[in-house]
Amino acid sequence: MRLHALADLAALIQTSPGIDAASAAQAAVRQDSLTKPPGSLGRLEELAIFMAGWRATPRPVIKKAQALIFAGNHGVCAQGVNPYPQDVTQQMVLNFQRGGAAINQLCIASGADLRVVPIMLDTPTADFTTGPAMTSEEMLSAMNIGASAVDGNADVLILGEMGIGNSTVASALVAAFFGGAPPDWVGPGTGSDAAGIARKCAAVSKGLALHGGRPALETLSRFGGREQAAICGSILAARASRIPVILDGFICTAAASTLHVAHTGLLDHCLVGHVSAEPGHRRLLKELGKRPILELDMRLGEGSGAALALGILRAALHCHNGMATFAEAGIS
Ligand SMILES: Cc1cc2ncn([C@H]3O[C@H](COP(=O)(O)O)[C@@H](O)[C@H]3O)c2cc1C
Ligand SMILES: O=C(O)c1cccnc1
Repeated sequence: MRLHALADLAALIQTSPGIDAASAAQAAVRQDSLTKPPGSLGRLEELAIFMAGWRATPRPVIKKAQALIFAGNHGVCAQGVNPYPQDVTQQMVLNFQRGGAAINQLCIASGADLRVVPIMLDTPTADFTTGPAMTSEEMLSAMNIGASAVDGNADVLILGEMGIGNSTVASALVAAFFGGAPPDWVGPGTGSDAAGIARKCAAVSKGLALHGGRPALETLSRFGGREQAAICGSILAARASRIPVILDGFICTAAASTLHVAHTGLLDHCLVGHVSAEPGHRRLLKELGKRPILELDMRLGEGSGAALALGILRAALHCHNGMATFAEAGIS
């Protein structure tokens, strides 16, 4: 899948596959035939039926789980919006590559193949408080990097991000999409204090004055960043191959919300792995009508909550495929 211009997206939206209702219906019938009171596995049952619909098979399996972390740097860091220096983005990319980060261990625990995709870390996007963060060409190129990173043989895709300052970008994006005042969407991120949060709110206000009121993808290009655009590209590529996606926390979900605003239903193949402790995430999930799988008070990013939720999804499919039916077990 390659996007040559923003207009390609309209065509892509028209051709993007939907849920396979017959497979989902067969999976639902199977759930009710398994040796348990109907509905007693709660959301595990929903997850199995969801996977059946998107994989277009009544007995879906996860042979291959791919985790992608996209990394980018942000010009808005010049506004003092983050407590850590921007070099930490590159340093964490090295840490991911060496296996030393939380996401490395969580991917081992849940059985996901992790790949980190740094995007032009030496060239941060422009500061959105003074002008557009990216041109639409830059955004398309980042979206295509995201799309081409998706392994078409994966059964599920876990998404994460790394980019010092990107919680401010995420807050600006969702304030532009869903309205409300900056404090409704701005939180501590990695650990900003009250003065830091005030600087984040001021940056978001300036950004909204400059870039508010535009269509979804233009809004994304104006606020940034490259990792957010890559997340959108990978979600679209996954959809084209019927690969369900697990989104992570506030920053990942904020990036993805661009697609929801562009076209309702474009995130129908996406689950949300957890609700982050970053306060804007709960509000954002309400806007998207999404219920998180986990709530563990995490606020890391990197795809950490999504990787953990993969374990739940695997468990749901083990029950779906491995349990005996009442007929098989001879239970009346
Ligand atoms: C060591 C370290 C590891 C991280 N892993 C994810 N993030 C998270 O924090 C950043 C967003 O927060 P803010 O907007 O406050 O900079 C992102 O890079 C996100 O993935 C990290 C941040 C740090 C410092
Ligand atoms: O929820 C997130 O995505 C998040 C929260 C704080 C810092 N980094 C990421």
